[in-house]
Amino acid sequence: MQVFTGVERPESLSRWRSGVRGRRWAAGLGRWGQALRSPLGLVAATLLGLVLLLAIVGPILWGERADAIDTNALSQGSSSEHWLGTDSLGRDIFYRVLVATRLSVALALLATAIGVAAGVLLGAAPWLLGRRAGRFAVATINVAVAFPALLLVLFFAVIFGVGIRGAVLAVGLGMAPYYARVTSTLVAGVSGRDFVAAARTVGLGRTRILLRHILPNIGEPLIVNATLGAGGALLAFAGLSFLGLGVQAPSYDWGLLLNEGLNGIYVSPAGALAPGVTIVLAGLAFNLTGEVVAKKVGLRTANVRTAYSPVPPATGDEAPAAGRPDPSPVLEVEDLHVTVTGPAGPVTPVRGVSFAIGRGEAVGLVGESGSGKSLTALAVAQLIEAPGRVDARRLEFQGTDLVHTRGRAKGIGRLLGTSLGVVFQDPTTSLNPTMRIGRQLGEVVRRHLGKGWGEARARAVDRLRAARVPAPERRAHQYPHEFSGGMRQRAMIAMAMMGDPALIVADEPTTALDVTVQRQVLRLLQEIRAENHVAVLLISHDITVVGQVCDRVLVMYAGRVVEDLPSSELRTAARHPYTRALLAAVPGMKADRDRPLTIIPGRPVDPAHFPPGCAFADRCPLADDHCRAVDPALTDDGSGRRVACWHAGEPLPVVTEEDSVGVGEAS
Ligand SMILES: Nc1ncnc2c1ncn2[C@@H]1O[C@H](COP(=O)(O)OP(=O)(O)OP(=O)(O)O)[C@@H](O)[C@H]1O
Repeated sequence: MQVFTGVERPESLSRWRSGVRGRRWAAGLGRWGQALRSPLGLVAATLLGLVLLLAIVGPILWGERADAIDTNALSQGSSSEHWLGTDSLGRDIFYRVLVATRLSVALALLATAIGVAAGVLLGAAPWLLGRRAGRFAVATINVAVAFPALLLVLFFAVIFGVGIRGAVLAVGLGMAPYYARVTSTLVAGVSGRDFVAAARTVGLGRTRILLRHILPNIGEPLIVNATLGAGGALLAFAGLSFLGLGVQAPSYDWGLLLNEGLNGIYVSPAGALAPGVTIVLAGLAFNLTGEVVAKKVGLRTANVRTAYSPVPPATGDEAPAAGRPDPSPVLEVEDLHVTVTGPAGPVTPVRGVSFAIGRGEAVGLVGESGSGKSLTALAVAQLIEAPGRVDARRLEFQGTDLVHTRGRAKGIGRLLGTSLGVVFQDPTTSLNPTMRIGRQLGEVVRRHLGKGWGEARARAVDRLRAARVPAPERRAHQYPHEFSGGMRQRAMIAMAMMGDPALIVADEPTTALDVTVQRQVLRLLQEIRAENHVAVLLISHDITVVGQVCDRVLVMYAGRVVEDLPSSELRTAARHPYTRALLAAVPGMKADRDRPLTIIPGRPVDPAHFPPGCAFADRCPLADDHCRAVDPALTDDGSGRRVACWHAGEPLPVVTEEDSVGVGEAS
């Protein structure tokens, strides 16, 4: 393993920090700028610009004229001197409308800021509070959203009392449920992303993950929503002032002017209408701007992986004991069950998986889609959250019991954070797009080794170098989008290496990459494993890849390991008909291209309807009534190989060309 290379100078660190902020803002502004360059965007931007300009210069240029009382011109209609007439004290309504822009807009923005802040706090509560209290928070948000916002505003206005302060609080809190709903949806979306899972394996707390990884990724849609909401706040505030609950004389905003104008509507209709028109135009400016930007940047609510909570104690039941190839395995899994919520209720897609991984050993987990490989890996990495459930007779990592320790005891968090690395399938979602690579990698060192950012960054550069990332110093300063797919996966591998890992779990790490890059990444995993004596659990659809990279192959079908054998014997000594079918489905270089690919007939079993006997029976050419009635146990043949089949190793019937028509999923 390469060594830690020392401390960064503080100047470069602060440059690094300010650079991060600058670039992030520049990127955001660039996107908004692009959005506002369309014809509709130009109209919205012009309107908004005008409103903001008026708010700034209005009171400076016309403040005095707007407040000047003229007893000779009380309640006059429109004239060349007073375009919109005068009020009951002879003050010019036109200038008053212009000057009122500042207070109207400022109060609307202040109320929006309060609404967003309260909404973010409430919306993030389900993430921060965990399962039970989180549910209560979600229910509270749902009930609050069900109330008409205007009713809430009036309710709060009565509680907080008449005047500017009460009205600002009322409008802000009245809008909060809406922002809470938006925030909780966005948080749920981002919290299912792989980079959040990666941060959890590092052992970061929920608050820190929220601040570092989630909020920066929902900032943009939140701002867009706030821009849209500001129009509504403007309207609500004007409403309160109109009703006499908001701004009080001698201060004035558009709502109050509208109220005064209505009293003199027969004398000066224009004076009564003008505040209303400005309210509509200003509201439109905010709404249009929000809409245009929302359309351009997209209000993203990322795909949510089911939210899970900490692992409850094991119950352990029927499955066979694991083979123990190593006297001190790094990972021991016995009778692992993972239960998740399917469309029709709880299902258990992983049911009784048992295996062990020795120090420095590479074990491949292979099987068709839906066989339970990823859930097995997530259970090992403690990434299954409620309502998902993990049960196991034994789940030990480095001799530490992971399953009977409720929640994430500090020691376990540190152990997993430093000794277990996870590489996810899709390198585009496994890195936080708003953080520089070096900073993301450095979190492990900061969190668990108690080092400063300088040392953390030095370690990150070192690990990037170990993961064969060219120019690692420069790359550590870059964002994920500046990396190619293969390079991002190298960065993920470097991240998995930031502690001192004993095991790297790689869940289909090459699926999203092209063939050449796949080879490079697999070779890198092999090299890193050899150099650092790290064990690897490699999950893949591709049995040949696993055969080439790993020492041992576990074949999974319908949530169980059906065969466990050394890779070197895969081609010659596989005994389960499913393993042999997987191997036969891989076309060789010498395969006749005019013949259709061999497929495995039938479909994998639905986890909601596992049959009583062998789950593979319906697709197996050797199956008989006994297979359909009694599920075979995974048994050790005494040489460390295990197989679960009543007809293990029996010759398969010859498949004719007619039998193997069609191209199937060559798993
Ligand atoms: N969060 C979840 N909620 C409900 N069902 C789930 C969840 N995660 C996985 N499943 C189901 O559990 C089964 C096993 O999923 P898993 O992801 O472990 O399969 P896999 O073998 O890794 O497949 P793939 O190679 O396609 O990722 C599948 O039927 C899947 O639909």
